[in-house]
Amino acid sequence: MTSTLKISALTKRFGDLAALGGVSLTVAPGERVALLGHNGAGKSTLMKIILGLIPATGGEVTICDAAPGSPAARRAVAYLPENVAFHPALTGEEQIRHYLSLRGESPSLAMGLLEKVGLGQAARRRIGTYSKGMRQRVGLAQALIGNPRLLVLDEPTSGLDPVSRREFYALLDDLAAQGASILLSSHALTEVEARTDRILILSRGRLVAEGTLSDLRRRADLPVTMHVTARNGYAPDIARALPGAILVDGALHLTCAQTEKLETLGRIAGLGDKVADLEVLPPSLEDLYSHFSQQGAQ
Ligand SMILES: Nc1ncnc2c1ncn2[C@@H]1O[C@H](COP(=O)(O)OP(=O)(O)OP(=O)(O)O)[C@@H](O)[C@H]1O
Repeated sequence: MTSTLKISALTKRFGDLAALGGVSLTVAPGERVALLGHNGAGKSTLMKIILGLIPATGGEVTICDAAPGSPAARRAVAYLPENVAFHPALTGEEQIRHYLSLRGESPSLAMGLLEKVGLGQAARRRIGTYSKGMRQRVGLAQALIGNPRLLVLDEPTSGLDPVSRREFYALLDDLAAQGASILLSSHALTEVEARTDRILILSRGRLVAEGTLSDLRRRADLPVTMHVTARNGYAPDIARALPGAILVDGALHLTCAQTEKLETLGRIAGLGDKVADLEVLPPSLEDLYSHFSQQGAQ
């Protein structure tokens, strides 16, 4: 399968500052990729280069085999900024008709696009009356003009409530299922953990980790946490059997290395009826993110 986006040894300097230092990555058709990084890590710089808004200092970027900013790349890529701004006096339909005309497409496609993002009912209301989630959907409808192969989304769900976030990701899932590639930046790690296929972590302009959540877990080799709830009166027995466990809110908490996980589970299983419940908590994306970002900062 050919990649929608290919980046190799990309560098960008602003004077003395190396905003990107040798970034290489690919995004396949239908893949949903999250780009994570602290403020100033280089996420926006990377997106601007992909969009052809600023030139790279070195390295190579292609979107569907075309150079960023070329007519072919501009047709293939769409962008949704964090805070979309539309004319409040226009209706959703009028706004999208306007963008379609600017792109040389038929304005009659507007309703279809708005229906695709769940705004069919509200299409004839003024955007000034829309919620933030609805405005973000107008932004997505605008980004979908011309069936882009790559969607670049800069913190697309920031400021949205949990239900709107879930609905927004469901829309992205549908687009990815139809073959669109999605590259999105986010600081909301929990939602990214569940809704993307691959994670990229940028730290000070360098890609310090890349892979699926399970790849990153394997590579980071962070300890696993277990919470063991004892049946009435058995907490001391369990504490004796699990050295290092500490009592927190009625449950015994312990951590062990990945390599000791199965042996520890065996010891807990051996306690039989003394155990009322067990929770095994693998490292979260937040744990992995701080692990890799710290490594990158060293
Ligand atoms: N036009 C510019 N001139 C000089 N320095 C810049 C310019 N644009 C970005 N930088 C610097 O490049 C680095 C990367 O910035 P960038 O905006 O890409 O980070 P980011 O990861 O998008 O951060 P945030 O999460 O805050 O948006 C920062 O140190 C920033 O100050």
